[in-house]
Amino acid sequence: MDLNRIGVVGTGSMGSIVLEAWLKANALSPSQLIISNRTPAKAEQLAEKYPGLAVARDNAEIARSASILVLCVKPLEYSLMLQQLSSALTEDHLLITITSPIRLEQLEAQVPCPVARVVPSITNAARSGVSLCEFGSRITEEHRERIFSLFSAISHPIEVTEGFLRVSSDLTSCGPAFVSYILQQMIEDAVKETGISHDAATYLVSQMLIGMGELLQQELFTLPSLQQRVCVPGGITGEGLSVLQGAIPGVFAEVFRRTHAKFAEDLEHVQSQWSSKVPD
Ligand SMILES: NC(=O)C1=CN([C@@H]2O[C@H](COP(=O)(O)OP(=O)(O)OC[C@H]3O[C@@H](n4cnc5c(N)ncnc54)[C@H](OP(=O)(O)O)[C@@H]3O)[C@@H](O)[C@H]2O)C=CC1
Ligand SMILES: O=C(O)[C@@H]1CCC=N1
Repeated sequence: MDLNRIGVVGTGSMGSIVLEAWLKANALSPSQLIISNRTPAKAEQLAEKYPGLAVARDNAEIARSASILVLCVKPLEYSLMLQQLSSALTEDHLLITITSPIRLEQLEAQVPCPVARVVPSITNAARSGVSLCEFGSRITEEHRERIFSLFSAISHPIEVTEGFLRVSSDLTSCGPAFVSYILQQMIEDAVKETGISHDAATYLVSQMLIGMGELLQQELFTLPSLQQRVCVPGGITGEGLSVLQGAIPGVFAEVFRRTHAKFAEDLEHVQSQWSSKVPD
């Protein structure tokens, strides 16, 4: 087993984002990585794009070849994946799950090695945004440092406690989908109300968003101070803002109730799938 090699299990949407972000950041070279995917063609396409990137024949091989395994499969796919990894897992491995509806103690009970969670965000594709870290009971200071170092190449890693993991992930990982939906509605309504072209409105809104990101990045404004500064007393913005003040409060409370309910449902499905497993 190569202690410096990282295995990415599952090269779907998020697995490939994390992998490609590391490669583009030159944080890891292709030869430091090995990948596996249920449908091998998807992994092979990535290997063609990045010469030197190895594709494991199966999950036992990836576990034999890499000491750190980043698990990028969906919650109900864990059970089978863990069975496939199990013959080659040792206490010297480090498993990093990127999904939230699997409890770390639950995972620890299935494997001989330390486990951690790092929930990435699509923003990590641009080496920005945060990743949310949670550490299992077997994690040492050395593991923490390794995990922080790996994920700081593509994000700002932040440690969160289990109780706040879900809401943090709603804000950072689901957030880009929520915000882009709202901005899309802004564009659609601008087109409908005024006849501006979709492309022009999209360009204007995208540039506005990038500019806002810069304002926050450079700490020139906070979200409230920005509203205050744009909203000239007796001016035009206030008229528009009052419509939003009537419509938006409470919407996100419902969003979070729904995401938390879905999370609880996913946890239960995983729990019942794992507990119905026939013992060896
Ligand atoms: N999308 C996002 O923005 C974020 C997602 N996440 C989490 O990431 C996880 C994965 O999501 P996402 O990438 O969108 O899902 P995808 O379905 O796109 O990717 C999952 C991948 O895992 C592969 N796979 C399934 N079982 C195995 C197995 N036993 N061995 C190897 N590979 C396997 C699948 O292969 P196949 O090609 O056959 O389908 C697929 O490519 C989810 O739990 C999600 O919560 C976390 C943060 C952000
Ligand atoms: O939609 C999902 O389930 C995942 C979790 C965080 C972002 N996407």
